[in-house]
Amino acid sequence: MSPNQAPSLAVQDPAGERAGRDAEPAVRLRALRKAFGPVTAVDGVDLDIAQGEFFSMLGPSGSGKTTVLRMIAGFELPTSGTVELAGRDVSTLAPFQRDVNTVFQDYALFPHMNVLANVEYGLRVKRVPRAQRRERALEALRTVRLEDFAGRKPSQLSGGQRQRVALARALVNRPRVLLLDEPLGALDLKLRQAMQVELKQIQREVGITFVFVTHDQDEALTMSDRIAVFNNGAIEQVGSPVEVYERPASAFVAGFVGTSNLLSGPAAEQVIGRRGIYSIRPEKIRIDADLAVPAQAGETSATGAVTSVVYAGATVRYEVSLDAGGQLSVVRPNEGPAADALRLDGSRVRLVWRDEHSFRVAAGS
Ligand SMILES: Nc1ncnc2c1ncn2[C@@H]1O[C@H](COP(=O)(O)OP(=O)(O)OP(=O)(O)O)[C@@H](O)[C@H]1O
Repeated sequence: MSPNQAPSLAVQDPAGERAGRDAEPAVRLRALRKAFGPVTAVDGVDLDIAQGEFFSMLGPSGSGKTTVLRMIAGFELPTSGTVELAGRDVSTLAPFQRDVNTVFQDYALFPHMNVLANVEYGLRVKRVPRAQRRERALEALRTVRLEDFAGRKPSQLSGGQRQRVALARALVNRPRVLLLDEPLGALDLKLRQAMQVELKQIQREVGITFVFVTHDQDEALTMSDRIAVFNNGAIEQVGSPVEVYERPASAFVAGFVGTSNLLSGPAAEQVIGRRGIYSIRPEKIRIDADLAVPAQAGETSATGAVTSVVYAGATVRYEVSLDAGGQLSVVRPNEGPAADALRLDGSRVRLVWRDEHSFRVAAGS
């Protein structure tokens, strides 16, 4: 966040104008492009983010999500295309002229100031009167559950607490849109998971639109109302976590969000009965040592040999080489004695899944 943030539109706008803007998406991107010399970082992005949404931009490193975030913030100007915030074209405006704040991974707190002074700083720059400043900073600290830490220096806080101070410092400005650039990236896994839940709760409480950049699919699935999956500077799919996970629109999405099996070529023709490339999630497949049980209506089945069994505590992962060709991974909950699962190594088995769990992600050859 820039400590030099201008007063928010919430303060500047006449009430009528603000009401009109409430009907608009919080963020609207149209044909957004950004080239850095010969590199096209963002290649024609169209996106509407609703007010109050927790929206994640998910994708591998270099897919363009941070550049999109930086164009929303105003740290980069688009090569072409537009950025609108609540219906207002801000494409060429400076960051401080936009009603957004950004929380970065390296939270950059002032080390010599205590927590309260860090949170108050932006309001001080805007010359908000002292009593009001204090009240708003304490409210922001309460929101991130750090009111008891107001007097501490950043060096006396844990990584998660520091990240929450950074969040409070952004929330105190009451922006319409909060941009978060991998804010949990520096935290260890346990803390990160705890912060994911907390961040989502905070977002619900404050009702501000959150636009969250991450390359971590679990994080995106856990927190988001909707996710945009980025690949090569473009969006492959936008949808709820359930839609993106259960119905990936492409082989890329199927592979990037969760793990997925892909069946193609003659194996797909023989098992599914149609040409194309099909995705099947490993946890949707049942594994049965009894080869004779007939498939039920609405089910697809295939036989094969187990080539490996990986015991992973809560789950067991089987690799199965199909008689029809191709390989499928199967993940089952570890329900029975571990020895039962391990005994399947090398066995012939039958795999069964509901028809709707194998779906076409590409035409295939
Ligand atoms: N300032 C810049 N100058 C030149 N190339 C850039 C610049 N910023 C980004 N790029 C390039 O643009 C592409 C997209 O980068 P971007 O940082 O948006 O990806 P990302 O998906 O956010 O990746 P990461 O998760 O690693 O941050 C990459 O190829 C990157 O090297």
